[in-house]
Amino acid sequence: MQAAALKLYAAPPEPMNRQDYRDAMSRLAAAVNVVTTDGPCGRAGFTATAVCSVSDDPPTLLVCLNRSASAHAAVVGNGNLCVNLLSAEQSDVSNLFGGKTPMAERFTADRWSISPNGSPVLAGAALAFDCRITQVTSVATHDVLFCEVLGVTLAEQANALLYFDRSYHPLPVSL
Ligand SMILES: NC(=O)C1=CN([C@@H]2O[C@H](COP(=O)(O)OP(=O)(O)OC[C@H]3O[C@@H](n4cnc5c(N)ncnc54)[C@H](O)[C@@H]3O)[C@@H](O)[C@H]2O)C=CC1
Ligand SMILES: Cc1cc2nc3c(=O)[nH]c(=O)nc-3n(C[C@H](O)[C@H](O)[C@H](O)COP(=O)(O)O)c2cc1C
Repeated sequence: MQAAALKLYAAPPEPMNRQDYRDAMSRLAAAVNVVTTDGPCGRAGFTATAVCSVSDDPPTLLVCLNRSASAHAAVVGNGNLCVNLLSAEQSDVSNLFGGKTPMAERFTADRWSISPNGSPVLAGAALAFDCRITQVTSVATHDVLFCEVLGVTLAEQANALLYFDRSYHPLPVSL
């Protein structure tokens, strides 16, 4: 049996309600990343699902970062970042970097190394993209960070961590 569709269209010129938008976005399953930086503007990191590939020539990805986030000044100021893709066992790291915890505390629970470009790399991550920010575009509440990927560290094998319906779900390499 097919479920009845629930329509929540905004009636123009009314803008769509933020909560309706969030409720809809909660249906979009996403990979979970911890984006980190270090440099003259300090060490910082935040959890991000808003990460995607832009181009392979030169290899470029984008990260959407809320301008009100405590990591914002350091990430944009340093101009370098690492996208650490979390593996299935790392939902606790996502919670630690997902807001409110003081920045120094976020880096105490796990093992970190430093990428060639100077950003923290999380041990046990599924992969780590070492990036430099090439362009920052402000859109509404967020800055869209376009990042050139300078190098990648790939775990030999890792189960994926998905964020869906406001909770974490492991996805094994083979079903
Ligand atoms: N892109 C973003 O900035 C995201 C921010 N968050 C933040 O993490 C916390 C927990 O989020 P949830 O448990 O998923 O419940 P939620 O109800 O706050 O969010 C549901 C979904 O809406 C989207 N969303 C939420 N806040 C957003 C924002 N400020 N800008 C753009 N998209 C947003 C995301 O896709 C999120 O998974 C909230 O404070 C939320 O704002 C979560 C996911 C993405
Ligand atoms: C699963 C999850 C995904 C998130 N994705 C993003 C994101 O893509 N962009 C963003 O700016 N914030 C995102 N956030 C929120 C930030 O991680 C968090 O708000 C940020 O660390 C700011 O909190 P702070 O100001 O207390 O440090 C996400 C949070 C969670 C829990």
